[in-house]
Amino acid sequence: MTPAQAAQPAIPVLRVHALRKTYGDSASAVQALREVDLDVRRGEFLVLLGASGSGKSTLLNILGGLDRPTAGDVDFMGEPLAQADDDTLTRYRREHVGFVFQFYNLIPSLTVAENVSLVTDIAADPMPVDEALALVALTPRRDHFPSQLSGGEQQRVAIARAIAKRPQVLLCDEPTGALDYATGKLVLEVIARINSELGTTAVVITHNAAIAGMADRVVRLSDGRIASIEVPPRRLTPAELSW
Ligand SMILES: Nc1ncnc2c1ncn2[C@@H]1O[C@H](COP(=O)(O)OP(=O)(O)OP(=O)(O)O)[C@@H](O)[C@H]1O
Repeated sequence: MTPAQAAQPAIPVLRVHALRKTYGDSASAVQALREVDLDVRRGEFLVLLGASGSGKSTLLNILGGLDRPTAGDVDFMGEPLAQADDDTLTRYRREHVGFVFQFYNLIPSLTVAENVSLVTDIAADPMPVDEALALVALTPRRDHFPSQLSGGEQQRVAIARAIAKRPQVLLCDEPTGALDYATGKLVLEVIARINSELGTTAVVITHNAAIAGMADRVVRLSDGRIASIEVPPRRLTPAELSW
């Protein structure tokens, strides 16, 4: 049993209730989320699985304050976000959320260290840039440019940038989607280490069901609804996963 499982019932860091998201209106409306209820517990590693179009990114974007629901509640540590104004959502994202996407979105003209300091310069209580780079094992590459790095190394820079502000939650949308098997595992190891060493709550979307073995809980979405929530018997390390 992992620390996050042992600590149950933990206080939710994020809570969504009766969440709905509809894109468009009238006949062409798409119901991306229909009545989703979910607590994300502090410190847990949550994996979101589901077929393409099942609503994973929509849910992650609402959890991260990148989008608002059509109906229902989203709370971060008790603070309501569903109807929050733009300034409140910007502050929420800036102070509390780290994002990692499939593509790394690094600034090509800045070095690795400079890409990370873009975030530490505006964060309230950031970790030193070199501490963030050490966490992703990229200290020797701090003065290199993104074009000089492999895809997996660039993704680790993106992770360093996401965690340097010490966010409560790390939201990852297909973080290994563009990477080969071995590189994907290295990136997962970094995310798992940040989750366990810093206690950062991690929510990871993946198409790869094998990654679910790393999770404290696995949430399956189907057609905009939660189809199941499973607790794996033992949380595996990325090295123990195979696919
Ligand atoms: N901006 C948008 N406008 C209209 N429909 C949208 C929009 N964004 C998403 N959708 C629709 O909402 C549904 C859920 O999309 P979402 O991206 O959340 O799914 P997903 O599970 O993340 O899929 P994938 O695994 O392919 O990324 C899909 O039917 C999608 O087409």
